[in-house]
Amino acid sequence: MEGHKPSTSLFDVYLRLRPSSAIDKERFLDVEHIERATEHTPLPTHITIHPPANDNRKRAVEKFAFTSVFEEHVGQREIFQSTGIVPIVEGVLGGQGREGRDGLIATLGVTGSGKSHTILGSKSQRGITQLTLDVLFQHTAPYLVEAETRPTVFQSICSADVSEGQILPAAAFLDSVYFPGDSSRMSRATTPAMQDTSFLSAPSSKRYIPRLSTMPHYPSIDDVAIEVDGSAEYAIVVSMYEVYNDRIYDLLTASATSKAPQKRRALLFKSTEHSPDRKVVAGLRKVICANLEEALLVLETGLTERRVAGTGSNAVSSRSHGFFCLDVKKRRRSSSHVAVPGAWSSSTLTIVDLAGSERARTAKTAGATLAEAGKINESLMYLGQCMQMQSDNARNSTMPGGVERMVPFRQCKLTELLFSNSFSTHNGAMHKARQKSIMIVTADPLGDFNATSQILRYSALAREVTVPRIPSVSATILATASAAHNKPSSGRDTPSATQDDLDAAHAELSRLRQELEVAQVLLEEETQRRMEAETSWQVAESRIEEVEAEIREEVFAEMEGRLEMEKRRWRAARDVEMDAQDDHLDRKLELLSQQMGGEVYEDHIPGKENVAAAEEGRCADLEDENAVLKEKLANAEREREVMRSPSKKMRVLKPSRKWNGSAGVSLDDL
Ligand SMILES: Nc1ncnc2c1ncn2[C@@H]1O[C@H](COP(=O)(O)OP(=O)(O)OP(=O)(O)O)[C@@H](O)[C@H]1O
Repeated sequence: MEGHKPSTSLFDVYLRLRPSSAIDKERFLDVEHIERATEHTPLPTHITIHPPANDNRKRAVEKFAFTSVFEEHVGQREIFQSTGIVPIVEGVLGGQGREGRDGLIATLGVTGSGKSHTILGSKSQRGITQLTLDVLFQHTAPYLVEAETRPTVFQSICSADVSEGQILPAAAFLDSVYFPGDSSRMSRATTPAMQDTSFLSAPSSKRYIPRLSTMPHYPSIDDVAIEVDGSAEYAIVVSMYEVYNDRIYDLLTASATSKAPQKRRALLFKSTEHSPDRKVVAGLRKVICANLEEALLVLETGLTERRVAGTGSNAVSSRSHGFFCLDVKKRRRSSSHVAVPGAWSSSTLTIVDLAGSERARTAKTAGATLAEAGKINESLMYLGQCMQMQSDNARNSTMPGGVERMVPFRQCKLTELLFSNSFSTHNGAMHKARQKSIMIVTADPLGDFNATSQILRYSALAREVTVPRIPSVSATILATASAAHNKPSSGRDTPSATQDDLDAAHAELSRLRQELEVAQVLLEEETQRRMEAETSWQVAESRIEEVEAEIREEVFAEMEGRLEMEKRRWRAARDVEMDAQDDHLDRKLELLSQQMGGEVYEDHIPGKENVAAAEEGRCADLEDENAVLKEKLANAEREREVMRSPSKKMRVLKPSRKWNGSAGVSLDDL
C-alpha cells in the first residue's frame, strides 16, 4: 500500500476513535500498530475494517491510511498537540515581520462519533476550540492592543476589515445580549468577564450570562509554547456562523439578543470591494476580545444560537455545520525608529464542527429534522467528493504523468467555505499562501459499519482493498483442484510433473479468483459511486430549477416594482403638465378678460387699478345686459301666457276695447 503524502494534500487527515458505549456490538475496525515507532511516526497510521460476520454481500476487507490514527484512550490534550494545531496557530500569527497564513480545523464523522466532543469538549473537558483560544491569548497577551479604550486603534481595526462586517468590543456585545436597553452598562470600563459572580447573577438579566466558573479548565496547556512575532501588535476578533439548509447565518446577531424569534437574514460568501481575490462571509458581526474569558463568553453565546436537536443517534445532535472564526489582526508596532505603526493585516483560523451524516432509520428523525438530515447528508456527500478528489490528486501528483483534476468545491456552501481558500491567490504583487487545513475524522469502531466505512473511504489519504477469506470459495477451488488431480493422466507427464502442474493451476486459479472478486468489489463500489453521482446530478438539476424559479420570481417582482415606479412617475409628470396647462389657460383668460373689459392701451401695461376699473366697467355692462335680457324674458313670458289662455289672449289682443252694446257689459265683467 502506498504511503500517504500529507504535504501535497489540501488537508492532513487524522482519524480519532471514540470509546464506544455499545457493549453488545461487534468491533469492525482494527488499528495496525507500528512495531518500531520512530520520532517521525510515533503514532499508527493505518487501520483495517472488515465487514460484520453476518454480512452476506461478500464485501472486501479494506485498509486505510491517515496522517495519524488516535485510539480510544487518547485525550483532548494529545489530540491538540499531535494534530498539527500548534503550527497552524503559529502560522495564523505569522512569523517575524511576515503576514499570517489562514488555517482550518474541521471534524467529520457519523452522528454521535465525537465531532463536537473533539471541537467543543464536554462539561468536564475542554475541546480544541477552548484550548486554541487559551494558547493564543496566553502568548499574545503582552502584544494585544487596547482596542476598547483607544478609539483611534478601534477605528483603524474597523476600517482595515475587508468583510463589510460590524465590529464591536466584547463588553458592548455582551451588554447588548444580556443587558439590552441598560445604557448605564455601556460606560463600564471593565468587561463582564472581569467582574465577579455578582455581575453574572445580576437580577435584571433576561438571559443569563454563562458562568465562567462552571466551564471546564481541564486539560491544561500551560506548558505548550508557541512562537509570537514580538515586533508586532495584535488584535483578536471572534465571529461565528452556521450553515443551515445550505445558507449562512450569523450566530452573533441581534436574534441572539431578543426573546422574540426574528427572521434570520442569510449572509453571502463573496468577494468584497476590499477583498477582490478572496471570498469572505460578508456582513458578519465580529467581536474584539481582549482576553480568554471574553472569548469564551462570546463562544458560549454563539453556541446557544446554534441548531441542535435530539435524535435517535445523539441526544444533542448538531443540525447545522458550525463555524467559529478567529481573525488575528497584526501590524508592525511603532518604535523609536518607526513613529507610525504599520497597516493591519489579517489571517483567520476557522474551527468547524460539521453536522454528522445519519441514516433516517437509525436516527429516527421526522419532519423538519428529517429534511435537515437530507440537507446535511447532501452537503456531506459533496464534501466526500471533494475529499476523495483531493486525495486522488495528491496520489496522482506523485506518479509520472498523473493528472490533477479540479476539486468540485463550488457545489454547495459547505464545500465552498471549506475549500475556497485552499488554493493560493495572487493580487497584483501580493501573494496569499493557501490555508493550512486539517480534518479530524471521528469514528466509533463498534458503531454503524456502513456509514463509518463510507466516510473512511472518501476521507482516507490512501486505500487498499483485499478479499476476505471465504471458506466456500476455498472449498470450491480445492474441489476443482482435486477433481483435476484425480483425472487419468495423458501418459506424457510424469507423476511429479502432473502434481506441479496441478499446484500451479491451483495457485493460478485462486489468484484469478481473488482478482475477480476484487474486481467485483471495485465494480460494486464504482456502481455505488455512479449512483451517488447520478443522485447529486439530480439534486443539482432540481437546485437549478429552484434557483431558476427564484430568479424568475425576483425578476418578476423587480419588473413589477419598476413598472409601478414608472406609473407613478408618469402620473406625477402628467399632473405637472396639466397644472401647467391650467395655469397657462388661466393666464390667457385673464389677459382676455382684461382686453375685453378694461381700457388697455398699447403703450400702457395695465396695473392693479386699471384692472379694477376694467372689472367695474365690465360689471356695469353686464348689469345693463342683464336688465335688457330680463325685459326680454318678461315679454316672452307674457306672450306665452296669452297663448295659453283665450280670455287673456283676448285681453292681450284687445286690451283697451270695451263692449258698447245694449247690454252695456264689458268683457272684463265676465
Ligand atoms: N472521545 C470521547 N471520549 C468520551 N466521550 C466521547 C468521546 N467522543 C464522543 N463522546 C461522547 O459521545 C456523545 C456524542 O458525541 P458528540 O456529540 O461529540 O457526537 P457528534 O459526532 O458531534 O454528533 P452529531 O453529529 O450528531 O452532532 C457525547 O456525549 C460525547 O461526550
